[in-house]
Amino acid sequence: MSPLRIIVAGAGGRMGAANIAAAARHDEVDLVGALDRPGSAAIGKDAGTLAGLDPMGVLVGDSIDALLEGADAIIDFTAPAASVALAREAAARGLVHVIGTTGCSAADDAAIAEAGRSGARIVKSGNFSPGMVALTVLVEKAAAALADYDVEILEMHHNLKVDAPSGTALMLGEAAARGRNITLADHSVRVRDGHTGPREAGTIGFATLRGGNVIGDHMVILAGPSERIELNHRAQDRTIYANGALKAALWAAGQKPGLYSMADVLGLSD
Ligand SMILES: NC(=O)C1=CN([C@@H]2O[C@H](COP(=O)(O)OP(=O)(O)OC[C@H]3O[C@@H](n4cnc5c(N)ncnc54)[C@H](OP(=O)(O)O)[C@@H]3O)[C@@H](O)[C@H]2O)C=CC1
Ligand SMILES: O=C(O)C1=N[C@H](C(=O)O)C[C@H](O)C1
Repeated sequence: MSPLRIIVAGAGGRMGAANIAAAARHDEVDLVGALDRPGSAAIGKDAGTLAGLDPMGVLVGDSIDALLEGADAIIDFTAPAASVALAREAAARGLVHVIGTTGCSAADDAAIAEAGRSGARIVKSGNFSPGMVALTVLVEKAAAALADYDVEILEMHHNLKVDAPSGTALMLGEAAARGRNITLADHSVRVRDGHTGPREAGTIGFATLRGGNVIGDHMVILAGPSERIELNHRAQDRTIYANGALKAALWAAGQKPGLYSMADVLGLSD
């Protein structure tokens, strides 16, 4: 089978470098383009150089139209507005679109879902590591089994992260809410400050820490009377996300248009 021709969007970013390096390691994909924001310092640079590798002969561009000709898939870890725009382009061309971008609003997510209904093969996940997808399965089961325990989700990331709570923390919150047959939006407590009063039973709490170069730490706590369960995940290298994103792209190439999750890719969805 010929390699999947991929474009890396956000090529100048932290995940852009990891995605370019992953593409260089995997024979099943061919990096045919690299994209960044108009005005970005990455424009015109070689993708390989940006990833700390030898030059790959792929220069970073800023025009979606020019780059998407001759591509099968977009690997996109950028920003919400860029991901929505790319999803529309993927729908118009019937492309695979792997979205790792977090911090999307409800309107952004609705636009991405619409692109999935209109021809794009989209895999979107707040976290592409297999360990994290497995953890969401455990959290759903634990929240169901310990239905009266308080669920709190703590995350820590590097000091350059711009959205909170992390996409992963929200994914874990959704898993706990599914386990309890409740809607996260109606039960989440994202911030506590001042005289909050006692904790409201049945809520799912979030706490956010930022500092240093932490790649991504998440802990789900189930606190009951006289005991506490802590489910932890610590990412040690961004390669784990990049490998997952490539796996998702290769899987989605064989699917019909739609919006899929990483649990679908790994065969863990119901
Ligand atoms: N789902 C997952 O597994 C993971 C998700 N993430 C998420 O991925 C996203 C990116 O993270 P990270 O790489 O650390 O962030 P960075 O800020 O390092 O990279 C983002 C890149 O996207 C570029 N960009 C912004 N707007 C556009 C645009 N319109 N078109 C093309 N490129 C654009 C930025 O350019 P410039 O800097 O010039 O603005 C930058 O190069 C975040 O939302 C993060 O939460 C991160 C890790 C794992
Ligand atoms: O911004 C990051 O770095 C990360 N973002 C994702 C998130 O918001 O959960 C995934 C990972 O935790 C790293």
